[in-house]
Amino acid sequence: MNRHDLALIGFGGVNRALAELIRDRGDELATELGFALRVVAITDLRLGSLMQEDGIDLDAVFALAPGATFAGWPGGDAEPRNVEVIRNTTADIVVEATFTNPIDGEPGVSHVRLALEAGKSVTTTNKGPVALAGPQLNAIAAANGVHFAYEGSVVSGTPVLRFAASTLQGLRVDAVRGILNGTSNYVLGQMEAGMDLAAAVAEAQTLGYAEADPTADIEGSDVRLKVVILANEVLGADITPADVTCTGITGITPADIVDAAARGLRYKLIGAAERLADGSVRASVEPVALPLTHPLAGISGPTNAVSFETDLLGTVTVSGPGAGRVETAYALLSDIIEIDARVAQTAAARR
Ligand SMILES: NC(=O)C1=CN([C@@H]2O[C@H](COP(=O)(O)OP(=O)(O)OC[C@H]3O[C@@H](n4cnc5c(N)ncnc54)[C@H](O)[C@@H]3O)[C@@H](O)[C@H]2O)C=CC1
Ligand SMILES: N[C@@H](CC=O)C(=O)O
Repeated sequence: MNRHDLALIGFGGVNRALAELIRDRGDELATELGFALRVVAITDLRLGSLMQEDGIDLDAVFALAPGATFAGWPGGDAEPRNVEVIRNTTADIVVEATFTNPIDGEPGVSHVRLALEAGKSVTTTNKGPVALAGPQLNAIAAANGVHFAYEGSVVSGTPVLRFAASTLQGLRVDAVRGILNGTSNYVLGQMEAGMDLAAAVAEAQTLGYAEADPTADIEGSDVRLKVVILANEVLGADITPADVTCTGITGITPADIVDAAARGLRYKLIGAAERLADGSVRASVEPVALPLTHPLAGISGPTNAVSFETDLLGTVTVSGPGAGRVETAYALLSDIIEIDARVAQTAAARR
């Protein structure tokens, strides 16, 4: 059976959930998908690095004591030797899930670029490389005959990018708007139920929804990156985060929420990008008090929703989990499935 060997760069909530999925459901997935998955390298700031080309014993990794590293393991090191691992691993797919850096995307951008240049396909949930260097990285992938996939960079495992690219073909999409951050949506809901902002953010962290630095969630920079990705991928724009006006939810007080509710309104953090008559794209992130009858007003918890405004169908909305470890690990799996299909197509075309 065909097999993909994976190098996991960053071993936090999302990549751990992917490793658990492979350990617990690998055989079932192999039967269903027609290919097996094996982890042959792991790096992490806290654990160091591990390369074992015959496959890593994931049970042993999960049994590591808190604070322990891969030092002393065959192929192991206490340092996260990302560059060395990405260049030298026998993996054919590199799975990048380190912290999102909203300023310059590093070190994620370098991780992705090095992997693609080394002839390995990449899947990532890290928004930095996609929003800040997506076109360049796609060009490097094409030049090296490999694939760069990033479904989980927008709305976690809910297939928004692939939906727009494949299912909306033939339609002109004039605008994309929606709830694009699970943490802030969860926090707004908890605040409406009476919890204060800090306690609600702490819950979102525990539940695996929040960024390592949750100010990215509540001050809007996470949504800003997702708006850039959607505008560039779906509207064919060429914008950067500097082109997106951005206001988060930290200015919304419990009193504002109560007042809005009394007027039949509910605050939602809305990310939007729309094509204007002159062809330019206007993009924003801002809290909006929506009427309770608005379709996005009922989207609660870490659920997200994206509405595509199209010429022939009007508004088409996709809704589903926008954050969560397992949900985002599924995005990586869906990318791996896509990469496998594209590799198979290329091989078939060569025959
Ligand atoms: N958790 C979620 O719901 C979602 C997360 N994402 C994105 O996926 C990525 C991973 O998310 P989580 O696993 O939740 O984050 P996390 O904070 O749980 O894990 C990130 C891991 O990367 C490691 N790391 C950071 N910088 C590193 C470096 N330079 N070298 C080696 N390891 C490094 C950290 O030690 C940590 O273990 C982030 O970029 C996040 O924005 C995207 C969609 C949803
Ligand atoms: N922190 C993000 C995770 C997904 O991108 C969120 O809460 O939406």
